[in-house]
Amino acid sequence: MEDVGLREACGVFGCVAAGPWPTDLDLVHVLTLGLTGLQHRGQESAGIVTSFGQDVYQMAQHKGMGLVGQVFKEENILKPLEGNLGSSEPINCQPFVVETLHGRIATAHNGELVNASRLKQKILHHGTGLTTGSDSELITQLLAHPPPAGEPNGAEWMARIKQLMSYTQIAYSLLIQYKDAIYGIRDPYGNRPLCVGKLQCAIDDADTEDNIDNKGWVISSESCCFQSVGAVYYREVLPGEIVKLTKEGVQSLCIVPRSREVRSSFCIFEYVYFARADSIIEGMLIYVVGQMVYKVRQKCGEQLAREANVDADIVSTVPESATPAALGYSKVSGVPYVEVLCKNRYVGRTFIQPNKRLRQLAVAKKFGALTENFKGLRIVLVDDSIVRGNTMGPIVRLLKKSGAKEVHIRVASPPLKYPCYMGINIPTETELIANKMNCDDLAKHLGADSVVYLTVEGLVEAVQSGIEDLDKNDKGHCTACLTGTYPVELEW
Ligand SMILES: O=P(O)(O)OC[C@H]1O[C@H](OP(=O)(O)OP(=O)(O)O)[C@H](O)[C@@H]1O
Ligand SMILES: NC(=O)CC[C@H](N)C(=O)O
Ligand code: SF4
Ligand SMILES: [Mg+2]
Repeated sequence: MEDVGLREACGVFGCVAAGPWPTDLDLVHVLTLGLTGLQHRGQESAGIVTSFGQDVYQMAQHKGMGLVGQVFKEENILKPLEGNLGSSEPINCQPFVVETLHGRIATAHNGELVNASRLKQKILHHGTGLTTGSDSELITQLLAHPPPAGEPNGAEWMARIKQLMSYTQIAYSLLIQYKDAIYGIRDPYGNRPLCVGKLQCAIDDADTEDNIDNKGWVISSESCCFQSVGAVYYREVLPGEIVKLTKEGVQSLCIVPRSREVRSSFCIFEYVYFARADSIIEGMLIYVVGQMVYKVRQKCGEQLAREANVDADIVSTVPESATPAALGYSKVSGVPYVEVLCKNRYVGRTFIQPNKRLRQLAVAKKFGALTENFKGLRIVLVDDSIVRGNTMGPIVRLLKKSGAKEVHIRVASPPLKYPCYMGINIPTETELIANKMNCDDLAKHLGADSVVYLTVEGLVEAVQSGIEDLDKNDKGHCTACLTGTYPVELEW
């Protein structure tokens, strides 16, 4: 049995309408568009919870298996999900809705808690039963615990959230919906992304930042969906920060420090593969815009050409995440960029498919050869990563069968050797192909003429060179799947 207990990574998206309530904003469509913009983070299932924000017990929800467009068809999204605010997530069983002492809360969580088993024991000893195997249910149950100092004046969500954060420090980007507000929380290590956007009046106005007619606020794992919902980038939620979104605006409630005196550790694999290329991440200070994922991928390709150039006629990509890296490689090496593969637009990402058979089938139906572009030529083929090796084998066979003279694989990230416990589906050590063979053996195994990976230093440089004041802001990156050095001590 493969992948038991493993999940694809996922994303969170929330929205609060500004102005008078009931709102004239089409909230449900903002939420579904937001989810569609995060579809690349998870393709299995999706859920939305909405409310009118007045009654602490009133919440509507719909969840289902499939792509966002399949789960939220017009007939089931319209009436029942109307509201003034809502949270959503492209993953099964989320958002979780539970009743607390003060009414209902809904939670949506991206990430995995590294101390989930200990927390589970804590909750079970407390006498609370659990209904799923998800660590996100643990978060929801811990939020239902009153804070140590009690709540003489009613619900103290900040104290409850701080209590949760004292129990678990990594990895979560979390949305909590309660009454008329959405709280957004990023773990103190800043391992998973989270940012806030400002909804503009109409889609046409979305790129004019000075438009003051604010329709509301959105909070999302990635900024790539802002444009499609008619929002502009506002700011990143900082590591450890708790923000509160209401119709009045976005408030920063506090920043919870890390348990150890170390730098933050944002997932470097978000840059390599996971995030969409048009997302902006790691803004340094509040209101200062960060760097675009595309640019970083391009720099990885440039660095790869400096580190591992080889004589060739053309350089190409394994579409689509690797394309900016291939262009970067071409720019530095001077070797022309030519497409060799045609990607079937109806096949999604294969790495985040739930099991091996589906992943392999997806690869087989995903690519066709643009034969005339490469017949008799020596190709440098760039991919952003090789994880299990499912993608590369069939592609090299296809290219060689279709007339490629040589295929040199250049990988725009270092070999993945260690599992991820923070929310990305990077499997057990034995499934990772870099643990089974070195570059020469891998080239032979794939039928390629050579394989070279980017170095860890090269990747870190490509990522960090675009971040201002890295040292001043204690910014760092998790590279655990590449180096085996995890941001915190793992406990099970
Ligand atoms: O070695 P593997 O186990 O096959 O995994 C690595 C491949 O999976 C990803 O592509 P994916 O098809 O998921 O998405 P993309 O279309 O965004 O590149 C990644 O970009 C690599 O191509
Ligand atoms: N990788 C993820 O973000 C998954 C979300 C969450 N940990 C769950 O298991 O439901
Ligand atoms: S182990 Fe790798 S995939 Fe997991 S959080 Fe760290 S960098 Fe990201
Ligand atoms: Mg790919």
